[in-house]
Amino acid sequence: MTELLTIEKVTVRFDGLVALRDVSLAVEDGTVLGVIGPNGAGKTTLFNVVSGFVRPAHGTIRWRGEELRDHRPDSLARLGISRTLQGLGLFPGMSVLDNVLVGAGPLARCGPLATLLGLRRAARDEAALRDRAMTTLADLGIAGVHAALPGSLPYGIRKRVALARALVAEPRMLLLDEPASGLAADEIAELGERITALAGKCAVVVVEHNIDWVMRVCSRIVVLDFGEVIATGEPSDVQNDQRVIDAYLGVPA
Ligand SMILES: Nc1ncnc2c1ncn2[C@@H]1O[C@H](COP(=O)(O)OP(=O)(O)OP(=O)(O)O)[C@@H](O)[C@H]1O
Repeated sequence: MTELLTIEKVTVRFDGLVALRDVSLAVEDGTVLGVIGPNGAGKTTLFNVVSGFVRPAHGTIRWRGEELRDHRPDSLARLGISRTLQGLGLFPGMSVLDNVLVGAGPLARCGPLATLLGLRRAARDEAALRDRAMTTLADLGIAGVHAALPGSLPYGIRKRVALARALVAEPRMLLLDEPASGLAADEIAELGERITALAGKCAVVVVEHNIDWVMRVCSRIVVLDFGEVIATGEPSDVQNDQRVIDAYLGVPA
């Protein structure tokens, strides 16, 4: 299977604190990788370093074989990587559709220059992007709220809007930060099915505290503790790993 993302011995320091220490992992195409670990283990930092928000002190990050050195969050969509944030990060003054279009923006050919060069083509591009955003909303069952402001919608629907914004760019890899938090049980189950279905189109890396859900949905799991990888493997391997039980899952009753 194709290795999309390869992280080798990445260390991230914030002043004196080591948030990640010699972390290595790989994300293969078509898989759902779960990243778990106690609070402060370094999970969000891992996403931030992949996204270019923070730079590693050392180590390498390769995307489809090419080393990422100076990548920035705003170049991610062009690389084929999308991300949802722990908070939803939706723009409250913009409609659902416009929020989703923000995710498609980096792909648009209708920037100021394109507009100067050809208004007709720019208008066509914009119409195509709007169609694509509407299709993405429809895929998630929320096309009906495209004109609403996010603040008027239930939390579970807003989370789907945030997912639509990440998916509209048709990424090769999707990074999801706590996608199940704040959702009702039926929504969590539905999200699991959606992510499993997505894995046919793109790789998914998911940081999530809901361990039962992670064990069900993910094909592989990486466990972080104090910035270090303490276990990697299939859910059943990780569940039975003594270091994981000691550090995180607790001794079963
Ligand atoms: N920008 C920053 N500046 C300083 N310290 C930071 C920064 N970001 C994270 N940290 C620290 O790095 C460590 C790892 O934090 P991180 O948020 O990655 O953990 P996490 O596993 O995502 O935690 P949680 O499950 O609570 O979200 C923590 O000790 C945190 O306080």
